[in-house]
Amino acid sequence: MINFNHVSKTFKRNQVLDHIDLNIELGERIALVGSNGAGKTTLIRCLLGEYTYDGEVTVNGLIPRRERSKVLQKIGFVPQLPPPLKMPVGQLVGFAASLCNTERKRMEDVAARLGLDFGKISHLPFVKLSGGMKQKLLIAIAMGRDTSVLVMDEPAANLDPDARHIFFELLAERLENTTMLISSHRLDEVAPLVNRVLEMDRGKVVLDDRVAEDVSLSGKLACRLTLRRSEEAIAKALLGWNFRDMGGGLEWQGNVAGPDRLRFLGMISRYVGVLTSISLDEDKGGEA
Ligand SMILES: Nc1ncnc2c1ncn2[C@@H]1O[C@H](COP(=O)(O)OP(=O)(O)OP(=O)(O)O)[C@@H](O)[C@H]1O
Repeated sequence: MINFNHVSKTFKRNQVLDHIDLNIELGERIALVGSNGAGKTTLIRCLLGEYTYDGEVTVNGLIPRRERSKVLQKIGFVPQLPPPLKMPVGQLVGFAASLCNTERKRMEDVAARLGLDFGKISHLPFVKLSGGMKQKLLIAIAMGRDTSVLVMDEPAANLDPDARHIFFELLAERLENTTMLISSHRLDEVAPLVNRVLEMDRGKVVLDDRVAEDVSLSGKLACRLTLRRSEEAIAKALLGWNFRDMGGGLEWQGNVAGPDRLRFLGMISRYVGVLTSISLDEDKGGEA
């Protein structure tokens, strides 16, 4: 479905992509990881037809650089940096919907699921939204329409835990008929969402691994933990994950979205000195 054939890209004398060969099939969910400057965004920009390059890129046989509008009809894109648009949110969604031949209501519905109150923000200029609100709106624009490819550059970085859970549910609803390319410089952010990991380093693909899909995207884990003593820092962190204090700051309960488990454990590992027990229970799900 997506092919990169000997693709190289040079900015002035800086070779940023170095003979990339890639074949991505329908239904694959790919984490594109690598350190800052590895070439991930440049690879995505070539796929979207924004840059010239040496070699060949095709999406369903179409060449993005030549047939850009046809290719972009198929691709939903969430950029890493929101564009500095002054256009009011309502107008932006209307414009995006007409460009993509979809109903604006579909985009507004996705925005509402992610927790945006459209009535309150539709008259605001896009640039005036908070980072998280911009990200939610860009996700809504990318996902509130039919696409066969979703390309997302650090899509969940600014989302709170509840919105992340909804975002994972939205992805889960499209597994069958969508190819996803999710870029991040943190593997733990995206690993549970994908079935293939591509790692880039200095313009080359240095690792290409198929991974087991054993985490349900829409599932939740009931978590309980107990602490040796109560501490403000861990309490603040747990409240940020919407956990409830069940007794003097020593016992906590909450839910963690399945794909967020690595991220959660990474957070909790900072307080391992005060942790006396932790359980993550897949079966109970729902309310803890
Ligand atoms: N428009 C540009 N003009 C000149 N150099 C560029 C341009 N875009 C990217 N580069 C350079 O290309 C290299 C790869 O950048 P790229 O943004 O693709 O990396 P990345 O893997 O997405 O990094 P990050 O994780 O920091 O977003 C960097 O050295 C960057 O400075």
